[in-house]
Amino acid sequence: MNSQIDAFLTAFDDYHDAVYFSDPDHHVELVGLGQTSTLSHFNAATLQAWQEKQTVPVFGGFPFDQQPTPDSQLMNGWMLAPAYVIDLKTGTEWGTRPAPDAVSHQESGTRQLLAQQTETDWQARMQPVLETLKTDPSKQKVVLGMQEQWQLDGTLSVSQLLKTLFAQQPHTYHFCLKHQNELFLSATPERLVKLNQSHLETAAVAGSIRRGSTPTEDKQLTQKLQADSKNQREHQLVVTEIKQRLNSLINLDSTRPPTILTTPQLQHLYTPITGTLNQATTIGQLVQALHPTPALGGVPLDWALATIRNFEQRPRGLFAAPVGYVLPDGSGEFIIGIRSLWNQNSTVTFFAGAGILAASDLNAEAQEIHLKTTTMHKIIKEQIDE
Ligand SMILES: C=C(O[C@@H]1C=C(C(=O)O)C=C[C@H]1O)C(=O)O
Repeated sequence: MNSQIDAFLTAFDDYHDAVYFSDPDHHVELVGLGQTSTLSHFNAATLQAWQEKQTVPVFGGFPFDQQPTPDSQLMNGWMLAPAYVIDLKTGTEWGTRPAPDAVSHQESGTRQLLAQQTETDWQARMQPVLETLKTDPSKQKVVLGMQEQWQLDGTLSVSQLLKTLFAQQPHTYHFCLKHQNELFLSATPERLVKLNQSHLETAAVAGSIRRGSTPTEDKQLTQKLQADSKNQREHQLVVTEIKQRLNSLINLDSTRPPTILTTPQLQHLYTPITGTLNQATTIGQLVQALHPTPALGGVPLDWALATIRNFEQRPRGLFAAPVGYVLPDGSGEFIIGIRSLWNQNSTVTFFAGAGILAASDLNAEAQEIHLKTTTMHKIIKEQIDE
């Protein structure tokens, strides 16, 4: 790892507020330290009014829905204007680097895992949803999440989490937002929206299969995914819905058939969707128009959101929600906060989900969810004394 990044990551442990954003190709690598202003309980309009007053890039996330997470600032939607931001790719700097806050550190490698709470009943709990999908043709898809909690006897080193994450999984997005005793971290492959002047890029990422252990097996699994009608249908629901929601705001370029997007654990059907704004629209408005796509919500949307609320164990907060940044000129990018964790004091909560259709096998979906959490499990385990 280059020493400049390394020095900035180490600084993560010294500030109460810090943020990191990078894209899979590392074209953008933003670090923010300290705080000049924050925003909570916002919508696209109030975000824009606040963002226009800032002289630095701003970072944060909209909550998945309106269900509150008790005792959390980050998970209910939070935007941060850091005191200092640097784009490590171009060297561009905004603001001035503040003196470190007085943050106490814990020795590395001294944490114990005290308790683990997993959703072993997930398949049984979700069975009625599958029955509805099978018997009511108006209900087509819902993405159901699973949360897991680990209790530690100490606090984590955020810089160490980031360093391990980058080594384990260099080619996904990396988003890390720290505020006081809370941390949200995601290694998602999924973009919600990127806006550069009037050019827009979004993508449908839905329909998944595991990676093979050899190149031949990997290729066979790719072919299986491409030929699988359940996955193709799951994917097309997302493509159709995204295009429909953008229709009045954007002149869309034509889309090609799905290709494959890989992470170390999974391969996904992937359709990039691009276009040009045909009217003045802020990135916040685009986020509100798109979120939640059926890649994280479902079809029909109202039923899917009610099902998520009624069948998942806890509110999602920033899990599966739009997280990202806005530059002073209004350009920016929001990604989907999946394959993620939320750390508050000594509790770590992990999140991943899977799209459920009438043709789904809940055991296979649960396995897919477990694969989706492996990276976050690994980076936490690295700081636990076993
Ligand atoms: C909900 C998640 O992933 C979503 C569900 C997918 C699927 O079921 O195929 C694929 C990508 C994401 O849109 C997650 O990773 O937590």
